[in-house]
Amino acid sequence: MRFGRRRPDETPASGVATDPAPPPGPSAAPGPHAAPTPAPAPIDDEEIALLRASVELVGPLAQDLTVYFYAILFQRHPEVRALFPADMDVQRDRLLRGLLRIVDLVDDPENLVRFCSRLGRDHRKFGTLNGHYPAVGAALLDSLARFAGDAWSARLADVWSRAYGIVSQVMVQAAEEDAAVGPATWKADIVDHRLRGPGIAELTLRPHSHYPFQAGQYASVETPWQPRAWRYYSLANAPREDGSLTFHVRALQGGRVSPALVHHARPGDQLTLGAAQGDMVLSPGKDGDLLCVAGGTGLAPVQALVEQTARDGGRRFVEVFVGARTAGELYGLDDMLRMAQRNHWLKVRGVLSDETVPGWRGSLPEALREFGPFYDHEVYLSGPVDMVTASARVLVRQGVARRNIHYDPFDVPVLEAALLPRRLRAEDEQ
Ligand SMILES: NC(=O)C1=CN([C@@H]2O[C@H](COP(=O)(O)OP(=O)(O)OC[C@H]3O[C@@H](n4cnc5c(N)ncnc54)[C@H](O)[C@@H]3O)[C@@H](O)[C@H]2O)C=CC1
Repeated sequence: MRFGRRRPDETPASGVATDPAPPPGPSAAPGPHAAPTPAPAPIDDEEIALLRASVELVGPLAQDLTVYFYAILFQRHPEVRALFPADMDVQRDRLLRGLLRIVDLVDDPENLVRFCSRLGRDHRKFGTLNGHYPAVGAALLDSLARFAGDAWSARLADVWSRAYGIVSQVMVQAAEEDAAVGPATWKADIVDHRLRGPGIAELTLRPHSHYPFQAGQYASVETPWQPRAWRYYSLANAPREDGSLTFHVRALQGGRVSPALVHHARPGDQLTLGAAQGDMVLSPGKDGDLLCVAGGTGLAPVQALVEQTARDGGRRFVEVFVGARTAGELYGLDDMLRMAQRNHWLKVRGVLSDETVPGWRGSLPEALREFGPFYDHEVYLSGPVDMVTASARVLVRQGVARRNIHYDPFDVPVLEAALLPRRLRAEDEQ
């Protein structure tokens, strides 16, 4: 089934499903504009091709396009500005990344609806109102029109308008459903803060109320030092009885949030969390061997998955590769090795890419090549996007099925977010 094309008995591809919409929650408060209109007409294959072609056309101008988009949005609706951080760089990048991902998934309705639903739920933390969606849609179309130049046409405007309508309906519905069952944000106090390596800190938080998540997921975090500048960090633990949460943070050079968390945050400081999300979770009902590949602070979700496996009784064999550039950055490996000594189901290897230590030298993809094949494993990849891409490629070549490779499009550069899934699909088909 193509996005938007449906038989009469199917759930609408827009995700505006057979269930009646829940009553509007607080997020449905009247905004500057009317709420989104009823289901837009579906989009056919030819129109999907048009959408993609227009994205390729404006792609080289993407940075300017997003600057323009936010400029006209804030000019037309100054009240919306207060929802965004002072520094818009990361936010601009996120809009682009989201758009590219949507266009990438446009012929994959199941994943598109899942992605947009998640986006809608995630937007609750910003205080997004239903009435903001038409304002954003109008600014987006005007920006695309401006940068597409002569290639822009009434037909293209209509296709984009319907595509945006479908996407925003899915987002609004997901946000409303989520509002019916839980808060948009959680306050949490830092109760422990320790340095684990050069510029790497481990923070433990105690949320004021129950924070639901699964091992392997990530949370968005807002600090008091950079209001409304949300960043994603993986949880480094499986759910605990006392409800505490651990995060690993590396202070990024030139960053605004991570250096504050590593160098300034102290026990007693309060952070705000958005809902947990992410697909790097253990699949229920499966009991095959696991392969976890962690690069740098990508160790966090892997540590959580290993903890969860232990809690489930250690019934699955787990092979972990932990990579860092230097031995000093290989934080957390000792704990993992100690755990492996106590548990026969766990095997751990360290890999150093930029330092020569006999037996440890190499990159993570090289190590997978050397110690593989892992074709019957359930695989979890976490770390820098190039590492994730290269590792996935090695594993696909070894015969690992695409569906068994789990990763999150986490903090990845704009184009990678759009290319990675297609690239992997292409590998799969070879
Ligand atoms: N759920 C997830 O996927 C998570 C992802 N991350 C991401 O992981 C990254 C961690 O950053 P750092 O700690 O600074 O890592 P880093 O840059 O120090 O690298 C860590 C490891 O990845 C390898 N690596 C880096 N670039 C590579 C490439 N092009 N090809 C193959 N291997 C490569 C390095 O050799 C090293 O083994 C961040 O981008 C962060 O956003 C972090 C936590 C969770």
